[in-house]
Order: sequence, then structure tokens, then C-alpha cells
Amino acid sequence: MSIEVTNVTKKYGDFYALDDVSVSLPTGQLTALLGPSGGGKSTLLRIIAGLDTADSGTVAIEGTNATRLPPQKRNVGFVFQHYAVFKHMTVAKNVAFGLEIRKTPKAEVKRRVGELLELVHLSQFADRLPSQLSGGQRQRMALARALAVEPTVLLLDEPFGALDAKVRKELRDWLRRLHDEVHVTTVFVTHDQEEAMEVADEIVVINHGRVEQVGSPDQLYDEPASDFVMGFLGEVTRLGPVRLRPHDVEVATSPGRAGAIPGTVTRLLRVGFEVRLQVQLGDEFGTGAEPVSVVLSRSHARSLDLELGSKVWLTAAVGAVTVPAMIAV
Ligand SMILES: Nc1ncnc2c1ncn2[C@@H]1O[C@H](COP(=O)(O)OP(=O)(O)OP(=O)(O)O)[C@@H](O)[C@H]1O
Repeated sequence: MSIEVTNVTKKYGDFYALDDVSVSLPTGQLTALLGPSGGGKSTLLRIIAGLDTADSGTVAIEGTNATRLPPQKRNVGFVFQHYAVFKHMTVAKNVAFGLEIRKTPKAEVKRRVGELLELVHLSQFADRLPSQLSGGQRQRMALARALAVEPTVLLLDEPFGALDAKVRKELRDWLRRLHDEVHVTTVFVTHDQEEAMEVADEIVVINHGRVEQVGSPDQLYDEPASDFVMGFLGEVTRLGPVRLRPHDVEVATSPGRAGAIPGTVTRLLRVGFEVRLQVQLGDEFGTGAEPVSVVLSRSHARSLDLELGSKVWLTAAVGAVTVPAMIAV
């Protein structure tokens, strides 16, 4: 059982926001829809929620064909970036809202709201108004409100998008822990690869209305299906005929290894525990003006005694993930 999206296409005029998208999101997992702006992530989420309809294709939620069901019949909870809260109602009332319109008995509402506020660590703020909460607290309230009606699926569209970096990070960790406690099938949209890599069990990479790849964070990082996925999930540099991650470039201070490409260190930057180099290769390697980016640990850089102008020889590390540079974007 899961969310099954099959051959979904959505057009706006002649423009394909989603182009024959099929994806299966397993029950109980935390899945990220990741991709650049305009790629179609929100459109897919809205179609799963029932807030938008596909031109063709189907959506099944936990075995039920939901393609033609209105949102309120899909048993999904959703939280959007600029979530509309009831400003005049207390936090507890906001969380209780969904239960009250379903005519849940008073005692049951009270018990459930108490539990939910505890879950999102807002018990002490039950009687405040939303305007008396911080942005992060308000997002947690929104999540409690979405969870109140016990949805089978929780859909979050850039839930932490409007918050500052530190609060985002806290909420990210918190969402992961919450999910480990409640196990509700959760799908969240983000354009932030770090957020997706840190929080999700599985990532669906969406670009130009198509699914580029589906996999665990490790799979996507270690076995990117395309140059696009590789570039989107982390820094990539070019070394002669291949593209690879800067930490997968090996540096030697003498020639000797087969295929080693000579170059000169033109930039050396210490960032915390890392040293980042830029190495300019000779023109015969066809890389033109683009220097190779290399990341080393500080101790490794020290052991090589590197400085600006050092002559170095570069190779791809054994086991490095590489893609041919010819198809580079
Ligand atoms: N109602 C609409 N009318 C016309 N075009 C639309 C409409 N909604 C979305 N689009 C277009 O469809 C494409 C996909 O939009 P969508 O919001 O799904 O992207 P996204 O990946 O979520 O991007 P972002 O991260 O910027 O929110 C975009 O190019 C957008 O301009």
C-alpha cells in the first residue's frame, strides 16, 4: 500500500507542468519531492492532495483510486508554506478545528489536542494566539493541526521555506523525529538538496515536469542516474574527460600515477576542517578556463605541503562516481 501516481500529465496551455509522471511512494515513509524551481513539485503535490486535477493519469492512495475524489475524501492532511491560521483562535483551538467540524465529542477533542500539542512541543503555548508564536512554532502548530484528523497521508509544501536557516534546521530534525514517532506517510516538497538528503527516506528528483530519479539519499548521491541529478545533489567539477565530486579528486605532488593530469594550484581556501583548491590545468586538457575544484581534509593538505603555485597531479580516486564530461550541462 502506498501512494501510486501513474502516467500523470498536467498541461497549462501548451506547457507541460507534469509530463507522464509515474511514481510510487511507500507507506510510512518520509519522501521528498526535490527539484529546481518550476520543475513541477508543487503541481504533483497538489494533484496528490486533490487540490488540482491531472489532465490524464491516476492517483491511488492506500489502494483507493483517488483520481476523482475531492480533497476532503482523500484523508490527507496538508501544510503549505504560508499556512492560513485562524488568527483569532488560540493555538489549542486551531489544532482542535478539524476535529470539531467532524463533530468529535468534546472530551475526545480535549484529549487529542493535548496529545498533539505535546507531540509538537507546544503544550505550554496552548492558550496563546498564533501571533504570539515564533515562525517555527507556528509551523509546528500547523503540523499539529494537519495531524489532528489522523490523515493517512501528510503533504507538506516547502513547510519551512519562509524561515531562517537555524530554525529551518531545527524543524528539519524535529520533523524527522516526529515522523519516526508517528510513521504517517509523509511527502514534502523542497528545492533544498541538503534538506532532502538529511530528512527523507526516499527522494524523488523532479525537473522539467519529469521524474529524473527516485532513490534513497545515498543512492542518489553515489549512483546519480544523470548528469542533472549529480549536479543537483552536490558540487561537481570536471577533470579531463569526466565530471566528479571535488572530494573524489586525488592530489599528488609528483607525477607517476597512470593518467595523472598536471596542473597548478591557483586558489587555496581553508574552510573549517576542509581545504578547497582550484587547480588550473594546461590547455592541452581541453578544459579551457575552468579550473578543477578539489576538496581535501586539512591534515591531508598539510601533509602535501600545498601552497599557491604548487605543481600537482590529479587523478579520480578509486571508486569515485564519475559521469562523462561530454554531456555536461
Ligand atoms: N495555474 C497555473 N497556470 C499556469 N502555469 C502554471 C500554473 N501553476 C503552475 N504553473 C507552471 O507549472 C510549472 C510547475 O510549477 P510548480 O509550482 O509545480 O513548480 P515547483 O517545482 O513546485 O516550483 P517552486 O519550487 O518554484 O514552487 C511552472 O513553470 C509554473 O509556472
